[in-house]
Amino acid sequence: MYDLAGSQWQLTDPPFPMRSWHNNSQSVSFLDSIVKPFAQEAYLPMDLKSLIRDIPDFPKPGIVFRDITPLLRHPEGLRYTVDLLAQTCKQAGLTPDYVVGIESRGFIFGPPLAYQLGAGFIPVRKPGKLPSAVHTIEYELEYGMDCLEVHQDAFDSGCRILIADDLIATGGTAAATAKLVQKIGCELVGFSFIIELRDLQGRQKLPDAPIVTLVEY
Ligand SMILES: O=P(O)(O)OC[C@H]1O[C@H](OP(=O)(O)OP(=O)(O)O)[C@H](O)[C@@H]1O
Ligand SMILES: Nc1ncnc2[nH]cnc12
Repeated sequence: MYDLAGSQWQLTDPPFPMRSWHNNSQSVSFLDSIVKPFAQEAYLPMDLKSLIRDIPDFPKPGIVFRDITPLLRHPEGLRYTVDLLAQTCKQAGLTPDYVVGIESRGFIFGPPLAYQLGAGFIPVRKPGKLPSAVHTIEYELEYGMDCLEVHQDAFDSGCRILIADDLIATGGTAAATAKLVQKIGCELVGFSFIIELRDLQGRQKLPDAPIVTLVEY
């Protein structure tokens, strides 16, 4: 039994999928349990992979696109995903001041994750979208090059940052964001992704910090 943020929580059956947090030097799999307030019905375990659609050859031949839109339109799937992410971050001891979310799919899960962790949210955006002075980050994608921006005055000195995105592929996007966060002098407490594409070994590009993931391919 846990007492999280002042409310009572109860352990129930292990869920699908295998969630974990680990960094490059250690790997810890949790006793996979879902916690719920006593007052509410316990979750049924959910197979999140069944809500992620594979689209072959998108956006380029040879890429299998992992499409999360079926998961997003599924009320229980969406709630389960956000709750499981937040719960796993809490169990991993991740207590950020800010969740940094990467445009565009990092804007979907970043804010509800920040809300549940009692943190603020900082958007990292595609070029030309932010109105004030920005830092610019260049990075490599699984299928091309891209560039991101963040407001220069978004970070307080020494603040604790959790980087959140829907998916890690080559790791270029998250690694570039991490570099920027560390260069500014913030403390990187970890990373959070729904999906990890293991074959692309993106985590090898990331600095040594806990990595929360829910689904692996
Ligand atoms: O690990 P990487 O190889 O860097 O790839 C992961 C990134 O790719 C996707 O975003 P994308 O750039 O396709 O933009 P979108 O979220 O706007 O679709 C995904 O949401 C991650 O941000
Ligand atoms: N294979 C993939 N599916 C969905 N989003 C991605 N971003 C980078 N690679 C991706």
